[in-house]
This record gives sequence, structure tokens and C-alpha cells, in this order.
Amino acid sequence: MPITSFVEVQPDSHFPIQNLPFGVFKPQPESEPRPAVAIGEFVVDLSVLADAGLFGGPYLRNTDCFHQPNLNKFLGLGRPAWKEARATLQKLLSADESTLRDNASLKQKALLPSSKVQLLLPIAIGDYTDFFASQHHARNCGVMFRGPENPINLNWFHIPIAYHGRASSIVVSGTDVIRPRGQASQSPKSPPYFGPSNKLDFELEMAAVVGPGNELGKPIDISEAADHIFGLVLMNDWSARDIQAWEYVPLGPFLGKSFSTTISPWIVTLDALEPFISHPAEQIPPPFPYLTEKEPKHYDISLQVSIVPSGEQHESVVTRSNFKHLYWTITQQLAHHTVNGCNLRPGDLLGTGTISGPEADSLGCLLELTWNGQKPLSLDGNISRTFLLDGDEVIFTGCCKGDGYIIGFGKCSGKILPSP
Ligand SMILES: O=C(O)/C=C/C(=O)CC(=O)CC(=O)O
Ligand SMILES: [Ca+2]
Ligand SMILES: [Mg+2]
Repeated sequence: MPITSFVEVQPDSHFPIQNLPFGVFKPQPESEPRPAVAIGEFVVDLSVLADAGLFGGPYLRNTDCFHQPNLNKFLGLGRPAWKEARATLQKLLSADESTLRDNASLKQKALLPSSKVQLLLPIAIGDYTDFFASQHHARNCGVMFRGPENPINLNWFHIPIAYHGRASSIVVSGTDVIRPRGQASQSPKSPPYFGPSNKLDFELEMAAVVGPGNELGKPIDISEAADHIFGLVLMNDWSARDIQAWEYVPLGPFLGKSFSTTISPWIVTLDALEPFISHPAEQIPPPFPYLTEKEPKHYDISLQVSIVPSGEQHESVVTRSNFKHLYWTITQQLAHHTVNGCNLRPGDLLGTGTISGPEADSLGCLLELTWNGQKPLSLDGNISRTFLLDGDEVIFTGCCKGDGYIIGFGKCSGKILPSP
């Protein structure tokens, strides 16, 4: 029998007491942002519980981490503090614990309906890196951008490939995305033109939120990498394929991806995801020792993308994938990121890369789903798309099916606005 809460949670809710994802919200437009966890249709204001002296454990007793406008300070405290917070909250919210359940005035202050509050970016993101870890995505992009002869470069099987992304333009779910303008060209050999992107795309990704991190010059050993990952969010690495194709040689993505990146507001902890660990296939060739894990872990997270076309109410599912289709694990990505001594800091974001699966209906972006615009995708109601049009809304969801409960990520969405 799974544990239950005195807060009513619908069976299909993403946020049962087993989940308790962390985020940041404002109760009123003029109030200060504060940390929270989600349960059912409510947010739990952690600053109120801290004021009531309810975080009495050794790691959280004397900190003001729940009186901050973001989660960075809490993330910096590390796994023992995260576990203590989760255990304290699970106890306080459980059906047979009276402290909060029977204190009407505290309950009214601490539990607020999610529909009445504004969710914000949960972290101040100092640095953002985006990996390229799905073999299916790497192969498909390789064929389209570079031809079918050698679609995946030899280095891909040895290095978790990545580029440094732009942190300043990461936005929370629900923020509109303005179609970027830029240079593009019909082919790498023809002269460029300038204008609004005609090949605006989404990329279905998840991202790891970094915990304590490391000092400059001191790499994180792969066996300790998981202790530096607080949790995961959904991420849409919006991509202008025409801008990207013209600009990416030789340094990789730049303005084709830096105009907006959307993340979901709730960070689901690795602790909550533990029941959904899945073991990836053996990597061949075997990676270097610094990337070799005793027990490599993925998570079985079902992912779905739908589009609400401009002017319509109804959403059409365009792809279904799973986090476990990645080749490189998030711990390999983190260990690789620091192996040269590069320091990671609390709140840094590591995108997994587009999560494409092996099937035609599990591809993680329109570039692949429409084969660079050559095969339009049919949506419900006789509507079709190659790339995104102004007014289209893209919605990602993700969840793990537990025994009698769901651990979900909520929603990561954004609507396209026309170029100015
Ligand atoms: O193959 C390329 O040149 C680039 C492909 C991408 O779009 C890069 C990217 O953002 C990585 C990813 O999401 O997997
Ligand atoms: Ca990407
Ligand atoms: Mg981006």
C-alpha cells in the first residue's frame, strides 16, 4: 500500500506524496519569490514551514535556504540536506501525521492552490550546457546536415559531445517564444539571406540540475557524480534549423538555439525517481575509465510532445519517446564536463540532448519527424506542419508509472509569437 497524504491527490496527478518536486513561486504578483514543493493541486510554501520551525533536522535547522528567491542555496547543501527535506516533508504531509493536518491556520498559510500562484524559474542558472546523447538523433542529424556516408563521427562513441549554451535566455514553461531572425542560406555553397526563421523547431530534452558542484581544477569522480545532481526537469531547446545549418561550421550551435530555451517549473529529485531506474545496454566501444560506471543508470520516463496548432483548441500528439533511449548517462555527462577541471556550480543546467527513440514516431524534433521539412506531419483536423508556425503552442509532458501512483514532471510549454 503506497503512502498517502491528507491532501487529496487524484490518481492521475503528477504530484503525489511520493514525488514532492521542488520549485519557486510567488503567491501574489507583488510578493517575494519563495521555494515550494508540489502536492496534488497545491503548492507547499517552504518558507512558512521553516518559519514554523518544522525543518528541525541537523542539515536544515540553521539555514535560511527556504527564504531565498531560488533553490541555489538549498542545492549547494548537497544530498544529505535534500534527503532530510524530502523525509521531513513526506512525514508532515502524510495522512497519519497531525502537525500540519490538524493546524488549520498553518495549513491555510502553507498550502496554496497551484492555480492561484505564479510559478517561476526555480534556479538562477549560471551556466547551461547541452549534450547530444541520443544515438538515433545523432545519426538522423548527421545524415541531414552532413550526408549518409558517415552520419555519426567516430568521437561520438568516446565523448559525451556537448556545446556551451546560453543561460540568460532560459525561461520557465508558459513563457512565449519570439520567432528569431537571422542569416540562413539555401545550401552551404549559396549566398545567405536575412529574415525571420522559416524552420523553427522544438527539441524534446530533459535537463539535470547541478547540486554542490566542484572547485576549479578538481574533477568530480564518476562514482560521486550522482551526488551532484539534484534532479531533472523537462527542457525544450527551441532550434531555428535554417540559422543553425548556416552558422554551425566550425564552432557549433550559436544564435540558432540561444533565443529561448524552456524548462518545466518543478524539479523532480533523483530520490523520487529511484523506483524507475533502468539499466542501459553495454556501451561498445567501452568508455575510458573516467567514464566507466559500476552500475550505469537511466530512468524509465515516458515523454510526449503535442502541438496545439495556431487558432485551434485541440492538441495533437506528435511524438512519444523515453528518457532511457539516451546512450550517455547524466552521470557520465557530468563527470566528462568536469574531467578537465571545469567547475560546475549549484543551479547549473545540463541538457541531455534531444531524446529520439528508434521508431519513426519516437523522434524528438520536427527536423527528424518531417525529415527536414520534406515529409509534412499530419495533425488532427486535417492540419499539417513541417516546422512551427506563429501561434503554435508546443507542450511536453513526462511521467513514470509507479505501483498505484505517477511520478510526473507536469508540463513544459511555449507558444510561438511572430518576429517583431
Ligand atoms: O548534428 C548537428 O550538427 C547538431 C544537432 C543539434 O541540433 C545539436 C543539439 O542541440 C544537440 C541535441 O539536442 O542532441
Ligand atoms: Ca539540443
Ligand atoms: Mg536553446
